[in-house]
Amino acid sequence: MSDLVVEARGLRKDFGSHGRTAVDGLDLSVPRGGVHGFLGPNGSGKTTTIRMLLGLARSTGGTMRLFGEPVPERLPEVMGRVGAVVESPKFTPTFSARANLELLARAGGIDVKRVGAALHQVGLSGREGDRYRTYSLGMKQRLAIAATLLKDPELLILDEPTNGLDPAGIREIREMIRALGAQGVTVLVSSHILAEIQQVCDSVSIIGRGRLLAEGRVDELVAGGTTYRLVVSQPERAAGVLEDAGIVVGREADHLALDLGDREPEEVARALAGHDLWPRELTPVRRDLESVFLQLTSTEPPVPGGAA
Ligand SMILES: Nc1ncnc2c1ncn2[C@@H]1O[C@H](COP(=O)(O)OP(=O)(O)OP(=O)(O)O)[C@@H](O)[C@H]1O
Repeated sequence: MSDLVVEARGLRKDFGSHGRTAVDGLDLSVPRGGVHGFLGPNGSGKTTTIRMLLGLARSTGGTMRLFGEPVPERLPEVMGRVGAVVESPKFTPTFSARANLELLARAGGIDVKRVGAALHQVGLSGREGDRYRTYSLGMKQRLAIAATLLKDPELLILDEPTNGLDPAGIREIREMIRALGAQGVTVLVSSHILAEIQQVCDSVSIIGRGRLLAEGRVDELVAGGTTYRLVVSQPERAAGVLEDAGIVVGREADHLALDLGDREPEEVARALAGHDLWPRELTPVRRDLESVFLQLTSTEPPVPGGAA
């Protein structure tokens, strides 16, 4: 059996007959267990992909599988194992969080005993008696997630769960996602903000303009990519000297970005000193997911219709 819980191959979505292409031959592999980030700039096709996986939009090409089963064909069989927050569910403002969830549980034929566990999973146990309307945005978002946890899903899909939240709310959601991953739920979480998500993801798929740009474990994607930041008084002359020495040089507004490959930083200092150029600053810059993402998407022209 495949250990991929979500799989897409050559997935496409063209909107309308003159087709704006939102998803353009996307391949996606989400392994079982842990937290998987689905990352890409605004308008790159994340929501459309998630909607197709959940049967909320129809694909115009390619194949998708959930738990190894082809979807949408076998969606009725697998949907019970999937929880998703794509749009906020409607809660009754004057009811407590617990009362709202009990109502949903009863409507869904779920044992109300699950309510306490779901509230605990999202860290709302202490506030379960408070009326929904008194909840902060972050608490409302966590309650929406609790609602989908009622059925104890193996896979939880969250579309931009930190949208509109303040830093405290973002931290709460992040901690909750980490805890859910640790409890054995596979979490697929989309975001256009890398820094928010990198810390909690075990693996990621990075997309741009509806296509997969990179996929894999976060530690592998950011590995081996230390660059050096060089500040020197004659940057253009220094860049020429270093390029002659075989070093890859990127020209930034206020510094040079050096990719040393196998070389030691001493070689930079030696090469520059040989031309009477003296570095004012030479510091290692650790590669993070943000820089991988920016590098991969910097060549992407803006997506028509994509939000800024
Ligand atoms: N119903 C629709 N009709 C026409 N175009 C659409 C429709 N829904 C989405 N699009 C377009 O498809 C592209 C991908 O949108 P999508 O919402 O999937 O991106 P996203 O990566 O989720 O973006 P965001 O981070 O802003 O949520 C965008 O150009 C968008 O304008």
